[in-house]
Amino acid sequence: MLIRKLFKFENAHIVRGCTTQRCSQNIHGHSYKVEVLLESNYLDDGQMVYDFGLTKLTIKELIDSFDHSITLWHKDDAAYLQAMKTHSARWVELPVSPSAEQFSRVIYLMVERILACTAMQNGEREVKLHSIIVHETDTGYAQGFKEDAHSILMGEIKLEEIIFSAQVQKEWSDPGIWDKLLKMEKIANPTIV
Ligand SMILES: Nc1nc2c(c(=O)[nH]1)N=C([C@H](O)[C@H](O)COP(=O)(O)OP(=O)(O)OP(=O)(O)O)CN2
Repeated sequence: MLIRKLFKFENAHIVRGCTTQRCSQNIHGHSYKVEVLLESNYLDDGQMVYDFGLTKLTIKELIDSFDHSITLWHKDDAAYLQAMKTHSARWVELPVSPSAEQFSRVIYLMVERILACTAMQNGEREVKLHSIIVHETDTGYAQGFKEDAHSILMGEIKLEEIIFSAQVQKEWSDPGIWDKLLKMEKIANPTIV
């Protein structure tokens, strides 16, 4: 069975090299909608695949890193990167350009890591990430699956290369959460939310 939880964020970017000039030459923003699709053949003690309330902890918080921030590609012009980091407190730097496609791959890898590190407490079994859908506009979205997130053909994405600004990290309920996830430390789900 599949379940789906929707998250939203407002984010700015430039996508270099794309055909659409407005997109490749101008900082612009989108009201992103991100669908996290989880699947399992089992139900937990509450007869759910995975309680929606649990998705509003680390998964929501890390996706919210992109809210009211600018997403930067680490291969962009050095002066542009420096200017953005100087004048905007909330930014996220990625090893890939922030197209909808790459957002879906990046967020897939982030959520996959969170699930891998989560100690389940309510009988959840084999909860897997099915896909991530990133709606960049009302009319266009990208859907990334496991094979896309890990695709060598599309370029390997290493979680270690995703950098969150100090302000983004400070606003997490646990400012050390990303380091813990990178080290594969276990995060216990609460028994009540
Ligand atoms: N495959 C992709 N194509 C485009 C992406 C993308 O991430 N993946 N991104 C852009 C731009 O960011 C652009 O802002 C969005 O493009 P578009 O859908 O054309 O936006 P509009 O608001 O003009 O679309 P409407 O058709 O008016 O709804 C470009 N392409």
